[in-house]
Amino acid sequence: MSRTRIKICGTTSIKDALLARDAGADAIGLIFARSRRRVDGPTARRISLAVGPSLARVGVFVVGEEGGALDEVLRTADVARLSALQLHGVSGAAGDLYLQAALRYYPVLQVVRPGDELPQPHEGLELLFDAAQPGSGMTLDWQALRTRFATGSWLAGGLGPQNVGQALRILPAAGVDAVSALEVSPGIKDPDRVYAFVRAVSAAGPRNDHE
Ligand SMILES: O=C(O)c1ccccc1N[C@@H]1O[C@H](COP(=O)(O)O)[C@@H](O)[C@H]1O
Repeated sequence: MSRTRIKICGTTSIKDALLARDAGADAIGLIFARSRRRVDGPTARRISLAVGPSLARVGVFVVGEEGGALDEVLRTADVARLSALQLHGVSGAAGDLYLQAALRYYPVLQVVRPGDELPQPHEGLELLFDAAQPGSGMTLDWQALRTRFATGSWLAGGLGPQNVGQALRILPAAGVDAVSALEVSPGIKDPDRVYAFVRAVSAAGPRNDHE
């Protein structure tokens, strides 16, 4: 039995990073892609250094967008003192080469949208199932995902305190990731919702990896 990991994404300030850590999250997401929650490298670095060693810092990038070329991603990751990369838009043979190169430097959460082909397994790679428009609060069809939800995968897409328990009863996610349901406005967290989200994940209990 394992505890479900929690990532609070779209963190833009030290205050919200400490909030996520103190509420009991395992990771924060720092978005470098085009977004209302975007942070720059120096800001992300200040956040990473402020939270201490026990909270993971996941950098969110969209491959194929400005700033998504591998050399730029690695430069940003170094400046921002990231512990892992979250990669959107990795697909096809070129995507697999990109992924293998990225995995030489950082563990990767590869984003899979409904309808995407499942990537080959690689050491250091975990999958994150998300909606077609990341950060939009759209939920996935959890029942429809059951047959392709690989063990060890993460779940995102419109998760919040009100529905994460139900999602975890349907899908044995290794981790859950949320943004828009935890905010007062884009990039600004609502402490009550962050704490309620962590409580709801804990209340769902540990998952059985052998189901
Ligand atoms: O949140 C964004 O603005 C964003 C922009 C570009 C790529 C990813 C983004 N966020 C990701 O969206 C999902 C969940 O979002 P939500 O809870 O449905 O609002 C999560 O993986 C974020 O990392």
